[in-house]
Amino acid sequence: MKTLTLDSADALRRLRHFYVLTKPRVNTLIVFCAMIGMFLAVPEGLPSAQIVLFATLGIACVAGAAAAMNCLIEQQIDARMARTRARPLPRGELSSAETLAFSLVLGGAGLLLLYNAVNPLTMWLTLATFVGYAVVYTVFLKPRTPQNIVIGGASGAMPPVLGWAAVTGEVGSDALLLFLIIFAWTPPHFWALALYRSADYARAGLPMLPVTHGSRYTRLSVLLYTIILFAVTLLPFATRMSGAAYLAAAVVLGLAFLRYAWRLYVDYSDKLSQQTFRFSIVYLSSLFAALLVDHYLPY
Ligand code: HEM
Ligand SMILES: CC(C)=CCC/C(C)=C/CC/C(C)=C/COP(=O)(O)OP(=O)(O)O
Repeated sequence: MKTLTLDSADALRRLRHFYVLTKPRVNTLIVFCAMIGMFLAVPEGLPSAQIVLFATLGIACVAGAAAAMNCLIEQQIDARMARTRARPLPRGELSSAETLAFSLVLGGAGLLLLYNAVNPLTMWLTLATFVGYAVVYTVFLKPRTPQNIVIGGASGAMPPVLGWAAVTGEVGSDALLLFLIIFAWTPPHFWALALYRSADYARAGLPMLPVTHGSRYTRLSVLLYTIILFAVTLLPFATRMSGAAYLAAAVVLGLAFLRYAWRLYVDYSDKLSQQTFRFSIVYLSSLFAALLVDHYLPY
């Protein structure tokens, strides 16, 4: 009886390690943005519940597999950074073989589900997103150029496009606007974190912008991208994809983000940089929630 209890506690612990590999908090917002793409793709009414369910599950599995692959490839780097050294691989809680098998099984299952229960286009776009993050960004860009997250941000911006493709079988121009929003949001999101974690990145030998170009240049880049982001978020209203309620939310949220970026530029502190990073997440979640609410308002 005692052995049985120990065994199940051990199994639960291992399950938890696999779960951590999928970077569940980041991927929750990624999957949320994909789901918003699904709802916005239908001009009136709701998308098919079955498609929403299978597409969400499939995208979540492949995103989790991409995160696990990133953890596998970066285990030595993760071991050198305070923020990441408690991950299952650097701690020796999971082996490389276990992680590889987990990523392949989870990703394979997600792709099969997308191909068979959603449509082939969504499967191919999701596979390209996986390769973009787990291979192009992680293996080639991240260790080589401070523009790594700008180019790699294209993968992170794909989820609403994937959601849109799942429901319509094509990539609409409105879906590209949603792509552009996340694409412009990624640099201020990431560089706000990189600013207060720059010693970590320097120790790991990664050429993140604050390490290669210093704090002031990075803060200016955050400010400029936040201005671009503000302009890009007006496009859904300008193209009549979204209405006045969305515009109001985009302006209020955008001004708040600009205020953070401006204060960060003129009067830097690690605390403010942390607050800006946290706000970037509130910002994107709220903006996408506003797109959804606005879509169903009876204008
Ligand atoms: C190349 C693009 C991106 C880079 C380099 C990046 C980088 C990061 C990093 C380094 C963290 C800290 C993670 C941790 O401490 O475990 C983080 C957190 C986060 N990211 Fe991103 N990110 C990117 C794109 C995205 C996208 C597209 C989304 C969602 C749409 C997103 C949502 C989040 C969320 C929700 C967190 C907070 C996680 C938590 O609270 O633990 N990120 N990001
Ligand atoms: C559908 C699908 C395949 C989605 C993948 C989405 C994607 C590209 C996510 C990127 C977000 C992310 C986990 C960044 C972490 O950066 P990092 O790896 O540099 O951060 P770290 O230092 O915490 O490992």
